[in-house]
Amino acid sequence: MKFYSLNNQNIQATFKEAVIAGIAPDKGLYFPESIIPLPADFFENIEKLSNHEIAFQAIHQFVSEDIPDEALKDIIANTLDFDFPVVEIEENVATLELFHGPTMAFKDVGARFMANCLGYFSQGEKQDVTVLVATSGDTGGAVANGFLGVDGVKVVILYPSGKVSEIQEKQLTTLGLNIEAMEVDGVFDDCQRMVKTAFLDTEITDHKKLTSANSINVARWLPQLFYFLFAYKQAKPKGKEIVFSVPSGNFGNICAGMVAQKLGMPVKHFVASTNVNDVVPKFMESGVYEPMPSVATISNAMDVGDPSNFVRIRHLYQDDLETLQKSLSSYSFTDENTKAIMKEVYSKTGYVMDPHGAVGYLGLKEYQKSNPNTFGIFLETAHPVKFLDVVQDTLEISPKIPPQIMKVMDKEKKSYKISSYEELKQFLLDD
Ligand SMILES: N[C@@H](CCOP(=O)(O)O)C(=O)O
Repeated sequence: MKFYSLNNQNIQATFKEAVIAGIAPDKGLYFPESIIPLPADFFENIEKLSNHEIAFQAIHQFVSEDIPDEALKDIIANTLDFDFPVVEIEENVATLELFHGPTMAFKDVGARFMANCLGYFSQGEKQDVTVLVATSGDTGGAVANGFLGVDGVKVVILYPSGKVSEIQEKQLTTLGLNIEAMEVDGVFDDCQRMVKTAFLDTEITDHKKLTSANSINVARWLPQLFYFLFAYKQAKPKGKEIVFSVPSGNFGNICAGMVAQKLGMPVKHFVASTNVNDVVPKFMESGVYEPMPSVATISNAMDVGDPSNFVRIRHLYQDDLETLQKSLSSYSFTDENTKAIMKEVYSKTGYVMDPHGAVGYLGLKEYQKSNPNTFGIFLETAHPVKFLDVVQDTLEISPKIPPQIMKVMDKEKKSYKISSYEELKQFLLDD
């Protein structure tokens, strides 16, 4: 299987090359040259398969030329050692809880899968790889945890100062070893821009192997399709068609779900639910894609003003708006909407949603207004305690802090403050 650049399909790479480079030499995102549907009996008998077997069969076609089956099984076993429960919270509405991993966010899956692949590819390599990653909240912690101590790999995480939660900041600034954090005076888009500029900077790339652990990297992005399949396996839709509502920031997660659909998973529709960073909802109405500076919200991991992966979604639907509208709807919600629904759902059902999950719930309910005969699954992308202040203030409860989080709470934050690309460049050149 080859991966081509979305800027120029003649530029191609193997999975290994695409993972190590992060993005194509023309700065396009890599995309698989084909997505071959899985056999129908895979879906008919999915309940009999373990999560590891599902993941293996789903990812095999994309990676098998570079990773032998036994190594792939190990990578999957190292990645998926926690649960992905589907919890029905009201009639025809369930949530897929993606927060049972080590950093309590959905990013654990992609980060661990990629770290394991890079660890596998780096065996016997002389030159270290430097992984650059921009985070608006959850990616940073997951990448720090997933790559901690991986031989031959150094990680530099850029995050917007003052715009991630206290727990998210602890997760990405306290681990040490091969993980360094850069606290950027700016917003997430500034971090993402600095990372992309570094990839273009030959003064750096002449000396260093750089790659990305954001979802632009195929090894971070593609494994996110696993848990859509795990949700399908568990869902009890009672004859209704399934709709997924995905809280969306950089749009890698929902795009991976759409790949699962292309693999044959029966899904009626996807809903991309956003906060007020609403470039995609606007595009879905007007067909005009207009990036904007990101706005800080209580669902901070989705504070993205120019989502990297939307180009992959457009490509999946031949860049045709009408075709895309048949498969995807997109709605945006304010912080006030988000807090109000967190309260309402908590008082009606006792279920505690985090602000991102709450946006997903709102999007699902909006879609179901005109499509009532559907079974909806919204993704709970992070554990509510990661947004302790918001949850405490909104619901007036004090959730118990799980051990994964307690572990980092007392550790000392260590970060380098930077305010320009030049400072990042100097840091990388000195390192
Ligand atoms: N939501 C993100 C922003 C980066 O997204 P990614 O999936 O491309 O890494 C975050 O939590 O940092």
